[in-house]
Amino acid sequence: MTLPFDSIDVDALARRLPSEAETLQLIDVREPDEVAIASLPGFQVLPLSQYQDWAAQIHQRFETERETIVMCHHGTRSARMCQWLVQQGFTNVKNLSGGIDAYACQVDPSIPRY
Ligand SMILES: O=S(=O)([O-])[S-]
Repeated sequence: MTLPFDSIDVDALARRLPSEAETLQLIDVREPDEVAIASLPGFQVLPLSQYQDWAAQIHQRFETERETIVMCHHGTRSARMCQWLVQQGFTNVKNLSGGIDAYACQVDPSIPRY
C-alpha cells in the first residue's frame, strides 16, 4: 500500500532546520506532558487528544501547499496526523520517521528520552 504522504528522516530534518525552520510548517502532535520532557524548537504543538480544539482552525493556522513536517514520539501518531492533513487538502506533508526519540538518539543526545 502506498501512503499518501512522504517521510523525512531525522538527519535530513536536522540538516534543514537551521536554515529552513521559518519556511517549513512544523507540527508536534504529542501531549503537553511529553512536550514538557522533550521538544524541538519551531514546532507548533497540536496534541491529538485535543483534536476538537484545533481541527476547525487548521486552514487558518497552516497553508495547504506549504511543506509540513509532523512529529510525535516514534512516528505512529504523526502518521495518523499526516493522513488526516492529506484528507484536509494538504499537498506536501511529511512524517518524521522515528519521531523525537530517533532525533534524540541519532542527532541530539542532549534531548531527554522517555
Ligand atoms: O508517538 S507514537 O505514537 O509513535 S508512540
